[in-house]
Amino acid sequence: MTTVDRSVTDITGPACARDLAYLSGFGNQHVTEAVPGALPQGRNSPQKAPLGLYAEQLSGTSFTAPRQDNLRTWVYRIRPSAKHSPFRQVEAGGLAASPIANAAPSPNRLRWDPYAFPAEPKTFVESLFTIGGNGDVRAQSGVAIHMYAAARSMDREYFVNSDGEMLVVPQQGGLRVATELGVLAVSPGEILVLPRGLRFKVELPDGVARGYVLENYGQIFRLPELGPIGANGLANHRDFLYPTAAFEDRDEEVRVFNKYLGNLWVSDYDHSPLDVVGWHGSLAPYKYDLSNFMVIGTISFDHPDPSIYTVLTSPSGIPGTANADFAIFPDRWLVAENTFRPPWFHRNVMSEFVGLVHGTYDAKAEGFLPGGASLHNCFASHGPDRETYETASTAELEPRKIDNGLTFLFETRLPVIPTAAALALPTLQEDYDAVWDGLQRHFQG
Ligand SMILES: O=C(O)Cc1cc(O)ccc1O
Ligand SMILES: [Fe+2]
Repeated sequence: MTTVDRSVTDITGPACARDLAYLSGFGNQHVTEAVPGALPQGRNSPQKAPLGLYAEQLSGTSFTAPRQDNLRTWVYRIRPSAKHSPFRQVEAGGLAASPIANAAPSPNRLRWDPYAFPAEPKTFVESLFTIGGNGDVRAQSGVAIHMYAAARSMDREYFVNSDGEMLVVPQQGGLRVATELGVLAVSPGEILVLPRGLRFKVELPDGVARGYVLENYGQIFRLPELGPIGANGLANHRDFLYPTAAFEDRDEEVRVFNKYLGNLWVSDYDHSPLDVVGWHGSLAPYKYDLSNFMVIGTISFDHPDPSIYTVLTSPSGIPGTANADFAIFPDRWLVAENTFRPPWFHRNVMSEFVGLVHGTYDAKAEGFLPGGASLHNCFASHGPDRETYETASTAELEPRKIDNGLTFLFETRLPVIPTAAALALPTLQEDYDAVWDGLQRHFQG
């Protein structure tokens, strides 16, 4: 076992080193032990599990889900997770769940300036603030979109979300996330996906951290089909990194918060819930460095649909119509001839939440800032702002590299209903529509 540097972490196992070890491969059946011999050989549930551990199965899909979609993990832990006292409901803070109460959601386009850090330092979980949602948390369909702005590491407090898997997009500051299945460290430019039902805590190596969360109530994220693109490209399997087993052997009072059907509950435990010494399976948290995304684009003309930038998708059951897509607009060359190169003007039955990790976005010359966001719901007219239109429709079309920003898109089948709190944020831009003012009539008749 690797020596533990307790100034950095109190988690035991190979992953406690400063350079965390990861297992690679999207959806693989990973096998990992923090202590050699923790995993039983040849069976999952022997009469007595090795090293005095308890065997437990974590099922992320129904037992009978088709083999290719089936996600489950066997964990071997110090105590079974069943050993805990009842949960009691607590204040949910800025967290809300779908359906979001709003009798008359407006068709207007919305845009926010960067999300502000709260005056009181909060943990990742305490700081979660719901922008909006769709579908129904109780029906396990739809999404919620949250911001976080944390300035306090979680210690002796853990979180489990029974409502959805969480796709975390760090925008400022890294996160060190200790989970039941090991530790993951992520920085802006990477994403993290935490499965529904997994216990974890979030530490802040940079002191503060801000970012976006897409909470997926629906089918678990998978890689998109590639169709005529072929067997390779976009996000490649081997760039998805899973943690190696690591555990906390901590017999002391801790609190475990559980988001359950939109409400927040807490239970007192007399030990850390991160006590898994070995695990094997396919249901696990993972991270992905967005700079590994192999971008496809036109080498002739026209601006393709942004679905070519899909990193992960959660299908809805309607063919080709996602409960949620996560797409990015990373560094890439633009070479299209006789083409208006930025995103075109459009109206879309799907709803679009766009955020910015750093830099600028090629559809918006002004007013769209890192840590900010826009929401263009079902059929809201949008596209390049006036300045972008004027520049791009007259520019000399040399090959040009876009390397000055990282924008992402949460696209979802149903309108995202904003929470009253999100609409009351002082960062909501009152004059967003003005970005399309002054677009001139050129038609001569
Ligand atoms: O609206 C947006 O900013 C996202 C977007 C980008 C693009 O290249 C094409 C369509 C689209 O909705
Ligand atoms: Fe759009």
